[in-house]
Amino acid sequence: MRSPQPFAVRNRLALAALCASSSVNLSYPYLMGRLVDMFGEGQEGLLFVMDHTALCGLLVVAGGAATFCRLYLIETAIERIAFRLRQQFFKALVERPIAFFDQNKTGELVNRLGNDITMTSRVLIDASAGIRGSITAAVGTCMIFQLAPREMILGLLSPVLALFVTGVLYGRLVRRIAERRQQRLAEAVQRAEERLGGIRTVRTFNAEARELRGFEGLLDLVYQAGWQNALASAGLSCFFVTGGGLFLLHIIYNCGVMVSSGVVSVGTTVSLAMYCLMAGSSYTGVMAAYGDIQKCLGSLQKVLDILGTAEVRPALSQSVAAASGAASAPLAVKFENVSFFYPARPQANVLQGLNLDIPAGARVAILGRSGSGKSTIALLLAGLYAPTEGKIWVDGHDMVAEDRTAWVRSQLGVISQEPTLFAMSIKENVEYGLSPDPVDQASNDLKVKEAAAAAHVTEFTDGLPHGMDTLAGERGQALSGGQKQRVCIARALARTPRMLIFDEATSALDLRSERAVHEALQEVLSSQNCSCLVITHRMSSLQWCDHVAVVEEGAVVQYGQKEEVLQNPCTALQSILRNDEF
Ligand SMILES: Nc1ncnc2c1ncn2[C@@H]1O[C@H](COP(=O)(O)OP(=O)(O)OP(=O)(O)O)[C@@H](O)[C@H]1O
Repeated sequence: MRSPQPFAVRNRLALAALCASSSVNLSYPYLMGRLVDMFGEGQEGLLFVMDHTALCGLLVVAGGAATFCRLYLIETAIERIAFRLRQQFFKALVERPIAFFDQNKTGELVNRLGNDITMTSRVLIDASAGIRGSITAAVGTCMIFQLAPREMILGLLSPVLALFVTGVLYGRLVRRIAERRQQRLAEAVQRAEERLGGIRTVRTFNAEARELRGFEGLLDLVYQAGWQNALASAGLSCFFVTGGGLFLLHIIYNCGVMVSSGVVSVGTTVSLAMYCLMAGSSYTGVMAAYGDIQKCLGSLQKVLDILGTAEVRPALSQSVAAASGAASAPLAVKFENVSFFYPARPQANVLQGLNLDIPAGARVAILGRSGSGKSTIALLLAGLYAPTEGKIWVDGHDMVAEDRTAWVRSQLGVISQEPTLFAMSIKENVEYGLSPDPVDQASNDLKVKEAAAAAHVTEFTDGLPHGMDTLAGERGQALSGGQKQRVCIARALARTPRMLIFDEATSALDLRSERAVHEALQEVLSSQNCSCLVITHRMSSLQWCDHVAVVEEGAVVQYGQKEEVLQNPCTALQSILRNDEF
């Protein structure tokens, strides 16, 4: 991702603040040592101490201010990174092919959008800790080399190496355990999210106890990993506290030896002790930061997996603008030798050399047994999947080769088998099919009103206290099945499509509502002059179609004028009619 200028400036300022606060911290031990050495130097020493105490005070204040700037700049940078990553990630997800969602769990993607991005953006904190630790360790070590007699250096620093190596190995183990716990927790949360989303199904099947047991099973795994994590983390802290304490004793002992043998002054030993402690803790701090950076990079990789493979496609407006032809005429569609399998099941061909010609203005009913591939035809036409072989011509254009899928979608009104609404008002759901930034809001409102009336939505909203502003609930759960379908129909009609696709769209309506919707649609179809594709199991839906296509095993086996087809039904249609699938 490209960093814009202000972001780079912010990073540089944060780095400068970091260097300033580190320099201040590193100067303390030296100044402390100098002050201690001056304690016994009479009047001159007293003056030095007074002067330098004030300097030390100033340094303390400057160090505090630098720390504030460093943390403020880094934390705000983190928020900006998280904002951008989430924005880009959501964009990448929204633009992924539908097949991607067949193969990935939504809960897992949501987890990446939340936790992984939070973790990724924390990399700045860890990087800053790493840089700070490195500076302190490097300068601290140099100061030890500078202040301590040569023969004492190895003795002073040797425990640092032991602490460092043990800390690194142990830290890795702790990190692995923590990751395992995180992974298990994510799985449990995903399952809870899915089951709560389908709570009606859970309740209908009296499956609360089963769900509780399943969730408890997952929580058990989280607990076990958490228990190991607690043990390992406590052990690591114990190691550092004990190791640090022993190291301090080791320094005091060595300093004591140096002072009593007169090799160095008391002040120098104070400085040395402080530098030793600083350097020792910084080495382990650097390793901890390195481990955390690795963890962040692991999360970043998961995020990049999505970002890096996102399809680069022209924006919708470009594709729509690239389209030619009269925008108000009905759409003409032709499937030519189309074969298709779902990417999740490459071994099963769903469509096999399918041919279907829908002339502009035709109203075609597609009949076929369950699983014969009827809805798949609609999905391909809506550009949600691309044919594996063959071509789909729309208004004479090769939809896939000419990259017209976005444009084709903008010409369609699709009412799918499963009515999907969003958690907003009924009016907003109907308006969803229209431009979000209308030039003329009044004309949008009019379209919504007309569509709602045509789809008999107003019939039930008029009786609701908030009318069209009534909330539809999550996934439209606050409406009945038939009401949801009517809102979906209104949503499709509102955009005055050039082709309507109905996939069992009136199956949840009672006969009276269905008849009313059919009549209204017939009016809409004749006045709007649009083509129509109806996938149905109901004889009643055939009334307003003029063509019938019979689909069997992914191919059209009979196609023609409705009367002709019904008078001379092929074997597949005879079987469908005999089995009374309508
Ligand atoms: N996303 C998917 N991934 C894999 N296979 C799928 C997917 N969607 C549908 N299928 C399979 O494709 C085949 C055709 O499905 P399709 O929904 O087109 O049938 P249909 O004729 O519309 O059936 P129905 O009348 O029951 O709705 C079925 O065998 C189905 O299991």
